[in-house]
Amino acid sequence: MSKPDIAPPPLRNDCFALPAGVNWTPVDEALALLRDRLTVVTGVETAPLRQAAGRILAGDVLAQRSNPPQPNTAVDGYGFAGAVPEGPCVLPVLQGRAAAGFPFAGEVPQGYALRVLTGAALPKGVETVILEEDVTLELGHIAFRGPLKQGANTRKAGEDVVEGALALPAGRRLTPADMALLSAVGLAEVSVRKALRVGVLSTGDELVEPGDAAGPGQIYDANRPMLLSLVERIGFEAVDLGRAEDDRAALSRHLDCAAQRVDVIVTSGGASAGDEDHVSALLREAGAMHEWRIALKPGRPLALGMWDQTPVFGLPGNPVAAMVCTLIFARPALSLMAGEGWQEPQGFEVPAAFAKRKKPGRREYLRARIRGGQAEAFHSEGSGRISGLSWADGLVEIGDGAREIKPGDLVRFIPYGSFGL
Ligand SMILES: Nc1nc2c(c(=O)[nH]1)N[C@H]1C(S)=C(S)[C@@H](COP(=O)(O)OP(=O)(O)OC[C@H]3O[C@@H](n4cnc5c(N)ncnc54)[C@H](O)[C@@H]3O)O[C@H]1N2
Ligand code: MOO
Repeated sequence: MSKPDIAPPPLRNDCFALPAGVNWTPVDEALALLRDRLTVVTGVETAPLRQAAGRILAGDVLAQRSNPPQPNTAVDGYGFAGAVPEGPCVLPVLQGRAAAGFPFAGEVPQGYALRVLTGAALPKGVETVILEEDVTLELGHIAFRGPLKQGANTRKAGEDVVEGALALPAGRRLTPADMALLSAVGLAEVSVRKALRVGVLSTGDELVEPGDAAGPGQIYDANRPMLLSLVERIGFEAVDLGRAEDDRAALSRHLDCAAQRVDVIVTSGGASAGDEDHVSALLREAGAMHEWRIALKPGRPLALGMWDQTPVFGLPGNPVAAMVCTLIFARPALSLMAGEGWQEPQGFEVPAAFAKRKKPGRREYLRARIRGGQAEAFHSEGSGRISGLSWADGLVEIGDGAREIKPGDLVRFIPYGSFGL
């Protein structure tokens, strides 16, 4: 049988090459647009301190009280007035003592010392404390050697935080350390943002639930468990929206229902422009679609749109791309909507343990980990190689321009922890 004489297109040996004629949005431009368009959507409630850890402050918190509230001693020892010049010093010791929670009621006269214990409020007349290890106590007197500056071994009132000063700013996600700070400055409850509800939906006829029998051509839904866990770890309320098959009407019903339940919808799969890519098609139909071809590897198709006033992040189906897009795009956007402000991950310059040549025009993220102070890159850049996500401790970010990386060259490593994981 004779074959028709058809000319094939030119060979493209790099499947990630940017097709000509497509308007590729640079990562920073896409991020700037998101940052510009999104606003805080969460309400406010009051939470007792114990329930406030990990929540986002809705307003600035001012110190109700100074820390420390009064001048006190930093050590166990003996307190007295003024400084001590170089040389020996002998002081008579008064009856009584000052301990934390049990202030000394009287006044310490000039030239006398009083027994003081760490944390005790400085009694009237005490400005300076000598450590008990540095004195000899005999016959109702202490003897020690100067010099000692006035105020030595004491803590000033408000030296940490002054009453009325800003203790923590609005948008702060409360850490364990913040629990100590807020308690110390007198807060028993704080005004926090209600949790941002993030719905996670998988799309694709090929997907089955982990635990179910998988027939030929079927694969287990790996994205949904990953994304639900990611959303929780980043600090939001994850809502499992299940799976939708590759059917426009069914997907549309799923999105309708989701829009009633959650603040943001995150889908995976069907983001690209193929015959079965219904997420992007539906969002386009709804007339509120920014179908972004992002100059990013992995993760270039990202469908962003509104469904019934609810923002939808249509992540690419490949799990590596889905995770990278969540960390790079969804995380700062969700943080902003939750009231936490736009969150930039902290990267660190470390020497590369690998070599790589990169063409200009797109940003790349490699699964990477730190070993022996160097960044190792996963052996494959395949976007379906899920094992590399587990192998890695973070991502190496390689900028939009051309780059030739040789072992020892500095690269930007962003630990998973910098994304809040
Ligand atoms: N002709 C072209 N084909 C593709 C291009 C392209 O530019 N031209 N881009 C590729 C890239 S890059 C990606 S990423 C994907 C994105 O496509 P979709 O978002 O439409 O995703 P799907 O086609 O639905 O799925 C892609 C891949 O991921 C698997 N998948 C989907 N969901 C899950 C899940 N929940 N758990 C595990 N794996 C999942 C799915 O089976 C596919 O193998 O398009 C490329 N194609
Ligand atoms: O970049 Mo796709 O977005 O690799 O998997």
